[in-house]
Amino acid sequence: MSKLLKLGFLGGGKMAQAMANGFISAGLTRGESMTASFHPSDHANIEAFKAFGAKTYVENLPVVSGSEIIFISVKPTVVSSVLEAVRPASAGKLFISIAMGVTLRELENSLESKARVIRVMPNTPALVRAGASVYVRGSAATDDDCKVTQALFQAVGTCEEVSEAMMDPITALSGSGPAYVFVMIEALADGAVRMGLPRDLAYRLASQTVLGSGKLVRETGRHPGQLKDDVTSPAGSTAAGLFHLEQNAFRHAVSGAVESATVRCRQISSK
Ligand SMILES: NC(=O)C1=CN([C@@H]2O[C@H](COP(=O)(O)OP(=O)(O)OC[C@H]3O[C@@H](n4cnc5c(N)ncnc54)[C@H](OP(=O)(O)O)[C@@H]3O)[C@@H](O)[C@H]2O)C=CC1
Ligand SMILES: O=C(O)[C@@H]1CCC=N1
Repeated sequence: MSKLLKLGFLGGGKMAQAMANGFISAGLTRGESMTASFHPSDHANIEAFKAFGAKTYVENLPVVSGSEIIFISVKPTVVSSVLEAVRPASAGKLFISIAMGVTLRELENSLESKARVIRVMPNTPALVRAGASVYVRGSAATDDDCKVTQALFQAVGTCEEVSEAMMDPITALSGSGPAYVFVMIEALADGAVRMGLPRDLAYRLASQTVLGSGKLVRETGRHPGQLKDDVTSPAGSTAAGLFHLEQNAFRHAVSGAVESATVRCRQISSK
């Protein structure tokens, strides 16, 4: 993409800031080309966007009027009312919704007919350009809209097109996944501190171990079970650690987290 994109954020919370920061560090836009809307009392988030150099508003309409691409980054429960209020300014714009469980049909019904809409599920590691995102095209989205979406999210990590039926389990896996991994990193470090390591060293080693293991799976293409076996010496320490995880139903807990989060997304999608 050669020119700086004019990006608007309806709602400038945690995920909007992660994307904005990532897009700026990737050189796709500058803070000055971005706008975002907030509730008037949302001082911390307003200051965070101002620190990027972005223009901030306490109304949604100016964000839509002043942008080519508008991110719908409010909570799912307020998406419809926010879109209905900006509908008069929505012609000719591309809307990218990141809202969990809000379907393309609901998004398109809330905007003017023939609105160009794309649904994305990003995750917070986009902040450091290591995100995992997917997108689904709406009925009036063009190939160029998909290309720009792909380019934006590829600049802050990975991005692939999927079908809408996959969005809820994807939200549960990669959208929510960073939270599960942060709990794992915290628990690894807690264990190491209990065994005598200093806290800062424990966090450095735990986070690098997660980063490196993910990289090994992606870059070798080898089965995670094979990579696990490569670490596990007969009668060694890893086998003892793994046995403890199995006794405590670790796999069941992690896989059940993805199931529970999917069920929650489906409740929102079908409400
Ligand atoms: N956090 C994450 O990891 C991910 C989040 N998402 C999706 O991103 C969206 C935002 O989530 P997240 O960033 O975590 O949430 P936040 O609560 O941090 O951000 C939402 C922001 O929108 C503001 N807001 C609410 N109503 C309006 C309105 N009418 N006009 C303008 N701003 C408004 C909120 O203000 P106030 O607090 O005052 O209501 C808040 O600052 C959700 O739909 C979520 O499903 C998707 C992927 C990952
Ligand atoms: O917890 C949530 O609802 C959102 C969706 C994915 C990550 N956070």
